[in-house]
Amino acid sequence: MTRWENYLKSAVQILQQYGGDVPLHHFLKGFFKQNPKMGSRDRRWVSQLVYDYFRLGQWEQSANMEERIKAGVFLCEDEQNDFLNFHSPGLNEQISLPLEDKLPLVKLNGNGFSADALFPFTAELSAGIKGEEWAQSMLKQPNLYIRARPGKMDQLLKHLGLSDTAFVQIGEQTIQLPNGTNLEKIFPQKNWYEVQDLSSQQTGSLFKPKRAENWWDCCAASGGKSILLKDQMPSVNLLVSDVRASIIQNLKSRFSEASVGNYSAQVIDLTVDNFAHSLPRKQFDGIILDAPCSGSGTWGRTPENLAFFTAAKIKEYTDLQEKIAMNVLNYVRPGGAFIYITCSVFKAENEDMVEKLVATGKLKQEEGGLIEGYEKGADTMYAVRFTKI
Ligand SMILES: C[S@@+](CC[C@H](N)C(=O)[O-])C[C@H]1O[C@@H](n2cnc3c(N)ncnc32)[C@H](O)[C@@H]1O
Repeated sequence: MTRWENYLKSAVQILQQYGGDVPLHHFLKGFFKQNPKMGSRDRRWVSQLVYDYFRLGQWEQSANMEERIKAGVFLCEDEQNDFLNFHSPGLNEQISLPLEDKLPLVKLNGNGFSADALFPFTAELSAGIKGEEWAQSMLKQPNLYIRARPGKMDQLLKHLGLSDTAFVQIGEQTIQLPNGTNLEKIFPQKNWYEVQDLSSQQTGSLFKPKRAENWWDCCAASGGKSILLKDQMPSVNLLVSDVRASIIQNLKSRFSEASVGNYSAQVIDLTVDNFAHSLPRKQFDGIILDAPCSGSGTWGRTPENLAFFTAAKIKEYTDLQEKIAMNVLNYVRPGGAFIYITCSVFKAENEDMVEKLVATGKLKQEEGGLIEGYEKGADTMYAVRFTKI
């Protein structure tokens, strides 16, 4: 069997075993551990085949897996490659055509490509998201973005100049890089930058912290938004919390690597009645709620989640978001800031939730809204700043 037949066979084996219950990159790690004979090139190829398969979303999921993998490679890659040359030389020759010319060339189960088939949730999208463009953006892996830590942009640019990496500087703090760039090889110091998506960086424009204020990042995960806040105003007294103890451990290591101090961390489930008993204060100048959500705005990075998604799941997220938001907004002082963020493209998690928050009569909507990343190779997010009445 040739290398290219082996790759196809391994990808099919993975797709047959994978049930969407763990992130795909974790599953692949485990698979390759059990198959130690596969070298790094083999692993890269097989991973790419599996990701390209999932980038087709829900379009003809019942089609023959091998055919669907080849269709994925054809539509998602834009350079001729030996895999497609072996399995489908005719398509390989046309792989560099613009996407609109490639789309009519593939059929699965006898059916042509349609954006609605790839993403059958267009009716649920937030206002301003163009359904067809959004669906087609799934076919392309987003870029890698880093945020320069305060005062470090010049050093980053100097080291990028010494490498042969193609990059784009965006504004004063952002650098766009090709996905898969080995950052540790380019930059001698990890604390010069944070890996953070462009749209996620843009949510920071809503924070506007003042000196020595008390802030709470209540769904902090490993602290991406918290470090953004601290870089804007290091004197902020910060409380970080999350329901997962393991992620708070990750946050602590990340903060120490990034030399972020003056904070306290807690494990708190914001859905339970007495969640506030351990809070160091009952009034904060600002609360960031980067809510648990469908993550649909980041599916370009995790296309497996689109493949396994059902519209019924949106309600599970909105119930959780509503419960958490209604609980925590009581802890913003009058005149203080409440920042609601999702990485979702669904109206129910975005505009509808904002409407519910305003309807409490406790918050005034100030600014923010959709952060459209999908046309730039970035995530799509939603972020709104409110003032407590
Ligand atoms: C979108 S992530 C936060 C990302 C983070 N702010 C960042 O910038 O990296 C949402 C977080 O909410 C947490 N979460 C989910 N349910 C929760 C609950 N009931 N109470 C507190 N946190 C919860 C999840 O564990 C997850 O880490």
